[in-house]
Formats: sequence, structure tokens, C-alpha cells
Amino acid sequence: MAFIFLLVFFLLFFAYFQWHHNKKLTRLSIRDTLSNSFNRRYVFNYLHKSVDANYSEKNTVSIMVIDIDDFKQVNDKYGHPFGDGVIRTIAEIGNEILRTEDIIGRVGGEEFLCVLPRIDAVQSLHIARRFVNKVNEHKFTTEANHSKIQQVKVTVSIGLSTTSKTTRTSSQLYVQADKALYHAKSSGKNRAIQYQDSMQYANSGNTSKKSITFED
Ligand SMILES: Nc1nc2c(ncn2[C@@H]2O[C@H](COP(=O)(O)OP(=O)(O)OP(=O)(O)O)[C@@H](O)[C@H]2O)c(=O)[nH]1
Repeated sequence: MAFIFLLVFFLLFFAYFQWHHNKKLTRLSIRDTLSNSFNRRYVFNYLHKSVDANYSEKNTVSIMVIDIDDFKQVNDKYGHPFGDGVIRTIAEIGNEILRTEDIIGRVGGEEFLCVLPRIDAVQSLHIARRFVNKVNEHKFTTEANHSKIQQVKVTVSIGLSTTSKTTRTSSQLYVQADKALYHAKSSGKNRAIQYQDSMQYANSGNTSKKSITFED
């Protein structure tokens, strides 16, 4: 009897250990280690799936490409560890304002991508403006010389795009949001701008520097 009890206990313990281990592995494979947001591979896969699913359902998908403004200066002035903290905070702000079916992922050094299924252009602009405002209101603080705490102003720029009759693929969506981001940056930063067909990059006029690849 005692033997059976021990055997059951051992099997249950082993099953729990395996479950816990697998959960940890899954988490590591889809998360960005610095920001704890989703990683590049996961967020682009989610984008592809959302666009495929929602195009057939005749719903729209919106995306936001978020880039921290003047981040080189932030790093240079306050140090890389402080910059890393800013990246983490931006991801947290994203998680605070998004719905459960929306996701935020880090797709580059200081760039994030949010995927918003079943959200139209007007709603997405509203969400993006909330994001910009939340970052503006956030008190980023650092300790300088181990004594004086400094408050640091950090802002983000956001480019937005939404699926339409002519914008049907995730690649089109991403290129358009990137063009809108370019305009947000060149028109003063700290703002959210929606893609319009008249938008181009200043020098190239037609091609994006960006592409959708899955390296993390
Ligand atoms: N702390 C930290 N910095 C990073 C990380 N990845 C990239 N960066 C920094 O992000 C900075 C990006 O600089 P730029 O591409 O010049 O852009 P920017 O200074 O934000 O200028 P704008 O985009 O015009 O607002 C570089 O200095 C990178 O070193 C990271 O993981 N942690």
C-alpha cells in the first residue's frame, strides 16, 4: 500500500515537473528577455495570423510601430542600464493599455510592434495617442552620482496602419506603419501618425528599409 502511494506521489511530482519545465521553455521561446514583451518572431507570426483570419472575416487589423525618441542621447547621457529600464517601462505601458487580444513585441533595439486585431483606424489612433500621453506622463527617474535623483523626459513616436481593400498583407501593413513612423519622427516626434497613401520616405520614394524577418 505504501509502495503504491509512493509511486503515485512520484508520478504526480514528475508530471508537475515536466509541465513546469515545458511551460518555462515555451515562455523563453516567445518572449524578449530584456523587455519581457513578445519577441520578434512571435509578434510577426501573430500579425500574419491576425491579418489572414480577419481579412476573411472582413474585419480590420491595425498595427502600431513604436520607436523611442532620441534614445541614443538617453543612453549616452544616463547610461545603457537606464536605457534598458526605459525599454522595459515602454513594454509595461503597452501591456497596461492594450486589450488581451492585442499584443506588444520588441522587434528591434528600441522599436516595438503592437498588433490590434478587429480595431479600425479611428480606434487605433485613439489607442496610440493614449500610449504617447502615458509615456509623457511617466516619471522616468535615474540616480546620478549615487545621490541626486534626476527626472528624465522620454517620449515615443508611433506610426499606424490598418488593413483595407488595398492593404491586405502583413508586409504592406508594416511598411505603411513604418512610413507613418518616419513622418512622426520628421514632423517633431512625440506623436502618433496614421499612414496615408501620399506618404513616402524622403529620399527613396518607394522602398522600405524594413522587412519582416523572424530572427530574434
Ligand atoms: N539601452 C539600450 N539601448 C539600445 C538597445 N538596443 C538599441 N539601443 C540603442 O538605441 C539607440 C538608437 O539610436 P538611433 O537609431 O540613432 O535613434 P534615436 O537616437 O532614438 O533617434 P530617433 O530615432 O531619430 O529618435 C542606439 O544608441 C542603440 O545603441 C538596448 O537593448 N538597450
